[in-house]
Amino acid sequence: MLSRTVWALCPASAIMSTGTFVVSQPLNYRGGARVNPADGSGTEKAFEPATGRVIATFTCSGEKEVNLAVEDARAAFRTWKKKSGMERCRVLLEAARIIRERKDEIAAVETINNGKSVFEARLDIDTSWQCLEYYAGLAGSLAGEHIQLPGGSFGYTRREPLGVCVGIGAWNYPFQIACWKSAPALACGNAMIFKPSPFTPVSALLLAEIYTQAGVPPGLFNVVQGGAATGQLLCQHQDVAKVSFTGSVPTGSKIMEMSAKGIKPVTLELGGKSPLIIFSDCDMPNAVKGALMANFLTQGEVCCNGTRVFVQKDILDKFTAEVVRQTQKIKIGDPLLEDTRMGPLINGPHLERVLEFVRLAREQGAKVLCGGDPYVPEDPKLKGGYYMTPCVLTDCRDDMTCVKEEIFGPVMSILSFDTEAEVLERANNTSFGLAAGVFTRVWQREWPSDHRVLLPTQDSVCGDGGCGVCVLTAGRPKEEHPGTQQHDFQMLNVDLGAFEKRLYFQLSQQGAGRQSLELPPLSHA
Ligand SMILES: NC(=O)c1ccc[n+]([C@@H]2O[C@H](COP(=O)([O-])OP(=O)(O)OC[C@H]3O[C@@H](n4cnc5c(N)ncnc54)[C@H](O)[C@@H]3O)[C@@H](O)[C@H]2O)c1
Ligand SMILES: O=CCc1c[nH]cn1
Repeated sequence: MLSRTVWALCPASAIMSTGTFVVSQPLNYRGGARVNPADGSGTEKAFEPATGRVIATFTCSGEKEVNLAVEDARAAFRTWKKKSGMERCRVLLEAARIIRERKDEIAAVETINNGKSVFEARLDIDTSWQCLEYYAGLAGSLAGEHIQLPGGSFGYTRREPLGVCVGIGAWNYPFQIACWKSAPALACGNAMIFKPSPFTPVSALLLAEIYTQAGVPPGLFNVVQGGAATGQLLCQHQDVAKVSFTGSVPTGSKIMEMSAKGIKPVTLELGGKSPLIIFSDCDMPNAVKGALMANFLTQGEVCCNGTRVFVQKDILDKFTAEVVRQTQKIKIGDPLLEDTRMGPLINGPHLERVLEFVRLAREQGAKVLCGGDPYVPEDPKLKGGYYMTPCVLTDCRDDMTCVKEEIFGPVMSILSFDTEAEVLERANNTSFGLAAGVFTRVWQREWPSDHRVLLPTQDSVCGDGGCGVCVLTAGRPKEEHPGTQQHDFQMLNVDLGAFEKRLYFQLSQQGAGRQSLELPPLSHA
């Protein structure tokens, strides 16, 4: 098998296989080309989690490099802001088209650097080009308002771009996060400097190259590499107009503090400990599938996972037994293989942290029904990878660490409840609210309106916005939707220049909504 050093030369993910990919080109992107940073504060290594192999060594950008990236972005902004929305739309649509065309290749790179299975990475790439198409569609219709004033006078508003925006990403959805941040920024006429997580520095470069190929001016989308120190330089830069951040709550709080000093607006996509409520009137196979997805996709490294699984008592045993049966059948292994459903965690220290949560849960009285152990696949080339078996915990209480803290790994905590009022109270009792899911025949419920709402408990948002509130809303009469059983609420924010918080509620029904992604079952049960 060939070693892939310059992935852009050949479009084939077919020749990418686990254990071969290395990156030798520079990982910074400035002025429309890959560059070595002008200065640096130490080096970092990026790994292939499936094998533990180093795939890239790079320099963390210092002040000089950050300044150059901002200068280039400012220059490009001067050109880009003059374009009409329709012109910006055209470029974004072209970028979306290229992403769609190169989907398999981008997905393979994402899998190699992140560890998630390739079938999931492809879905991430789909949501990436869809995001570009969505904001491209909005670009042409961004308009101001006309306000009639007394005496025949009038006022009007214009929508103006902010300037150079900074995007700082987490490692769990590297390419998708870069798209979700840059698409609205660019659609509104801004420039962006994106800093990926140092764990996943690679795929943002593909996006940068694609934007250039699609026709954005050189310097409009730049990539700088590094960790906290580089991120701080970006947030504190006086010519940066806005910061959009995805990551943990503690870092988000620091970003907000730094940005406040420069009176910069921020958007924060943070962590969560979301409830998933399974009522006894649910469609059981659907609810089990939902619980597996809400805990084990991307090895459980998903911000809006439903990790507190509240199950109504009369179905607790049956539900739990089926969840455990299917969890034990999840195929763990080489994430580039088509039938793998769970790959390695992002790195060694994170694996240790997740395993420690399981140990602590046991100590605090939870019962480990399956998983929670390190896993070594049979394939010799995977021996150095960061694998664990997906874990189901039961006998959990609300005060346990595993129920209160974000584990960010494949660990499901099952809790039981009796009544609806009780479960809503307990589900809402967290400072880590981000999303929520409910399985019930909701149309058949006569819920008083004050029981319908799961409230957000922090201003943490998901998808550059959303995920903060979940409303059980029964909008349509039951007879229109016979057999509707799953209601899965997800939020996205329509995040434009002003980045105000607007919530998007998605009602999924059987055969619709999220299921239209055509996810194969996570478990091979
Ligand atoms: N809400 C969402 O949509 C969403 C999506 C993905 C991940 N997340 C959350 O992200 C977390 C996992 O990601 P992570 O471990 O990469 O988070 P993190 O907070 O450690 O790092 C996120 C990014 O911030 C940078 N950074 C770290 N310290 C910084 C500082 N002082 N100043 C500026 N930048 C700094 C990092 O280099 C990285 O690029 C989880 O809590 C997860 O829930 C949320
Ligand atoms: O990880 C949380 C959800 C998400 C995915 N991409 C951006 N946010």
